Amino acid sequence: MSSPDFVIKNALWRGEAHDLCVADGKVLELRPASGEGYGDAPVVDASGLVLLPALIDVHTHLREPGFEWKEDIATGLSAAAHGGFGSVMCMANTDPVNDNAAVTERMLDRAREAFPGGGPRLFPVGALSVGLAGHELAPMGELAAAGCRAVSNDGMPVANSELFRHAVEYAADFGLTVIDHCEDPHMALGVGVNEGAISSRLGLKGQPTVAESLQVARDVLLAEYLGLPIHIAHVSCRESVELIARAKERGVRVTAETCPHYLLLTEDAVEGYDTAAKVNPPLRTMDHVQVMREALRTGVIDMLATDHAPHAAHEKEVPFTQAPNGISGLDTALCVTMGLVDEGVLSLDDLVRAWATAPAKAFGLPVCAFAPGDPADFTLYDPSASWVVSPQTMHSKGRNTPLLGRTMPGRTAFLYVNGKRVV
Ligand SMILES: NC(=O)N[C@@H](CC(=O)O)C(=O)O
Ligand SMILES: [Zn+2]
Repeated sequence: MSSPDFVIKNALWRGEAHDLCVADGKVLELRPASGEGYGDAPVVDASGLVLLPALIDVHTHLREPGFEWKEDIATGLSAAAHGGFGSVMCMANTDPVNDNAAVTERMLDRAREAFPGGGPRLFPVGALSVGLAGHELAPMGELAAAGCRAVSNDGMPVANSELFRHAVEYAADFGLTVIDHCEDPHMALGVGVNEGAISSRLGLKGQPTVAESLQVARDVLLAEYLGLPIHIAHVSCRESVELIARAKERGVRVTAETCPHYLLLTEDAVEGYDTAAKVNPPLRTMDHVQVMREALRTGVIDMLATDHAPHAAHEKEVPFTQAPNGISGLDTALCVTMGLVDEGVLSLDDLVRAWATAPAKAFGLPVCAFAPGDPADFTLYDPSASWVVSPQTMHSKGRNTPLLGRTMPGRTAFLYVNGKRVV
């Protein structure tokens, strides 16, 4: 073995103490801890810390340009880093919309400025349609050349199936995958509460699960007909899972994500008109939560994503119907999913697949599998450092989370990206 630049000693990998040797931003070797020295190489003592590949979030809203009072690229990437994320894909619903190379390049410049020594990797998602208006396809070749890895109309679901079909075909020409926010925009568009007992009792118009699953059905049928990939964003309900499961059995090139809040919370969270729990798609019932957990375990749902959707306090402190949709998720995502591992709902292998391996595979992103030559992108999670979610402990500008006041079971102690320490 050539000599390492530094060594992470005694980190827990699959429950056993391991040493990780890093050189030139890459993994040199991961091996069982032996107590041996490594010459002059600096050593970081990681005793008691859990070693994970740096997480990849394929769905965040960083709000810059245009909505910097909610979040900006520096604060969003800082929240990502402290949340254990080494790579982030940011959505196009900025102002101006990310539908051209100038906006994409500006996002990438801002990320470099925020972390001159190297920070989380940023992969912008281009708009699917010009201005997200759903009329005209965005210039996808230009977006791909500028650094976009996918295109999406997230936040503004595409009703026009003809346009959507052409988007999938056009995107494939440039190696871009379409990410679809599945929602029939004519059915209770984005009201942020599930249609059911709670919405009736609160007197709110509800968003039915079928508004989501109708579009999932369209998308899997289109992916099958065209033989091209489509990625389904933030799946929240049983009916969507069943459609995706059957499509995958037929070999359809469909991938899907769900978010920590759909594994953890139910529609009960909006009781008392709590706008912190107003999100699109809405929180569903326990039956759906159980289905989402099972679908993630079996791989029908390939991956997790935060759908980090920060908003300012004053924007959420309004009557429920007027509040914007979204939950701020980067600060808490790893902690709550590690909590699900502690509870036995997910295994650590499920977590690694859902937060790193599967997203990397779907979008062609760098990932660390701890094989020699892999990028040294890794997180060291401290399972003994519990903390309480509060505006003071969050790094995102958006404190809009129904988890405020909850105790998280552990925290990110270190994040390395490309062999450089970020946290
Ligand atoms: N997921 C959300 O609740 N909100 C998203 C947009 C969207 O997908 O609706 C946002 O940009 O705030
Ligand atoms: Zn969305």
